[in-house]
Amino acid sequence: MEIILESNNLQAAYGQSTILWGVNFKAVKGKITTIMGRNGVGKTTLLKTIMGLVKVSDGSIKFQKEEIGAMPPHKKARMGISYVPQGREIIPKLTVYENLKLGMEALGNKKGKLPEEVIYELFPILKDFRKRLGGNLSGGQQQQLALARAMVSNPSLILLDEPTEGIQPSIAMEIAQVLKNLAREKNISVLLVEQKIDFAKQLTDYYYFMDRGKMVMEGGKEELEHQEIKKHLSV
Ligand SMILES: Nc1ncnc2c1ncn2[C@@H]1O[C@H](COP(=O)(O)OP(=O)(O)OP(=O)(O)O)[C@@H](O)[C@H]1O
Repeated sequence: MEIILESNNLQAAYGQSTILWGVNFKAVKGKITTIMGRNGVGKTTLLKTIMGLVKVSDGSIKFQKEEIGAMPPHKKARMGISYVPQGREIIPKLTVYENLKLGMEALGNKKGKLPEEVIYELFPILKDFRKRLGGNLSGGQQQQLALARAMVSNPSLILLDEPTEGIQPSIAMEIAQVLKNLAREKNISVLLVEQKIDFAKQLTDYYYFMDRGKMVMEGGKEELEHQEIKKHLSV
């Protein structure tokens, strides 16, 4: 079992307001690691801190055994980390193709060639909709586009924030299937932030439960249905 990402005593703050109070977790290569927890406990902040969008105030983050805590986002992107933010951040007035091209820019590689074949094999609908405006896609299609854009940089790790938000359950299940394929067939690791147990249990290999800026529980996917977790999420 190879650890691809690991944090130890990770702390981060917005100004004077500390949000991460010493986060410890490990993500295994080629597996889907899910971070669950209620609104406002710091899940999004954790992903942003890993990506370098929020500064580390203490502790460490290691990616493939290398300390990355102080690196800027574009450097992490080049190392193979990709981030799909909550709300997807599709540019509505750009076409699907142009939105995909933005994935190249995150790499600092505006002129590079888009790996279209790879992308369209994973997400066939995007091929048909190549010239359609991002803003005219459904929520589920936008989520596919956001994931596809993250794949443009050929990542080994994808940080994915609440992909099911505003998406109908049947489409969410299709996205779960795509993510499982990425992990099983392409050995891509996924760090998923998710609040919906029904979705999480479809694809999670190992979970962490976060509360007030720390991990408070962890375990295999069979434990996801624990009364304890259900209780925590429904409070
Ligand atoms: N830019 C910011 N400046 C100051 N405080 C912030 C900022 N962004 C988030 N916070 C605060 O940090 C805390 C953690 O937010 P975060 O978004 O990480 O939680 P979350 O667990 O991802 O919740 P959600 O599921 O609602 O996204 C919240 O109290 C939030 O109000």
